[in-house]
Amino acid sequence: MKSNWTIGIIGGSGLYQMDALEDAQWISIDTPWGKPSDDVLCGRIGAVQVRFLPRHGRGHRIPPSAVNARANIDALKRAGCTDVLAISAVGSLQEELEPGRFVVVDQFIDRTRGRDSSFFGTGMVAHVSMAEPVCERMAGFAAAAVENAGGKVARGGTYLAMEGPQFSTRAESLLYRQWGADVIGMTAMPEAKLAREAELPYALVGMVTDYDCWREDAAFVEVSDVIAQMEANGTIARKAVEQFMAALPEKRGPSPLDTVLDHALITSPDARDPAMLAKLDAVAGRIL
Ligand SMILES: CSC[C@H]1O[C@H](OP(=O)(O)O)[C@H](O)[C@@H]1O
Ligand SMILES: Nc1ncnc2[nH]cnc12
Repeated sequence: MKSNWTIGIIGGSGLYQMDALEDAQWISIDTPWGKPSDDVLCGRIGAVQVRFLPRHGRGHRIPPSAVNARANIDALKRAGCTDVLAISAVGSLQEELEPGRFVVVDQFIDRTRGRDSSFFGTGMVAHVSMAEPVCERMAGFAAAAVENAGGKVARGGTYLAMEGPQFSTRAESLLYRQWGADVIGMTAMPEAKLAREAELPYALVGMVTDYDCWREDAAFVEVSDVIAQMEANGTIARKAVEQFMAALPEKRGPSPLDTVLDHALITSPDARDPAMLAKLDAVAGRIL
């Protein structure tokens, strides 16, 4: 039976390939926003169409500040994705979120700077809500899939997106804890904002790799810890992706996030810039 889900997977640090995909082919996709991080691996897992994009490119060529999130999200939309599951390595800002834990986040604090964080702008202005930044349905499927794969999951958590590429100072790490952040990373913003603008329901599974640097009694994070922990979690992560696809209901019912642009556009039709509209063909083609 054919499924009407097409799941985009954005793979973070340590996740540059997806062997579970059948009939898989790397496809180059051009976007009006420039080049995505890499070609998109298009295939299926069982009945579900899957589009996999390594966020930093194969070989981890692209640093967080240079990830072209607009091109990545546009490419996934162009590749027919209905929903996006993002996977990230994260540092823990809470004692009880130990390395090895999976956190299905439900909130973000955006501390990134200077990244292109909207598809819209002069000539076509839009304001989408980010009050609930994550798709509850996708997050629920993701949490269940990780549990079924044998992972220990925290359902909910606030992800602080920092600019990087340097890790935080201890003062920053302590401040973010005071703000109530649970995990820290460098890439989920503006990715989650752009997925919302592109009407792609989005969920993010963070794999805790370290305790950042707020603990006086523990070593501060190094890249080698992140990669070692990602490798240790690799089997669960791969199983979780397969479980996720297998557990999707056969038919995808509509999500309220499929139509957020119905309430978001403010520029009157006669004031819209045709060049801007042309660039929005994939992201907002449904209503423009
Ligand atoms: C390799 S350590 C820092 C690096 O890892 C995380 O990447 P991703 O979110 O793509 O898994 C973090 O955000 C940094 O980009
Ligand atoms: N401590 C940390 N800070 C920022 N990004 C990370 N990715 C993994 N661990 C991290």
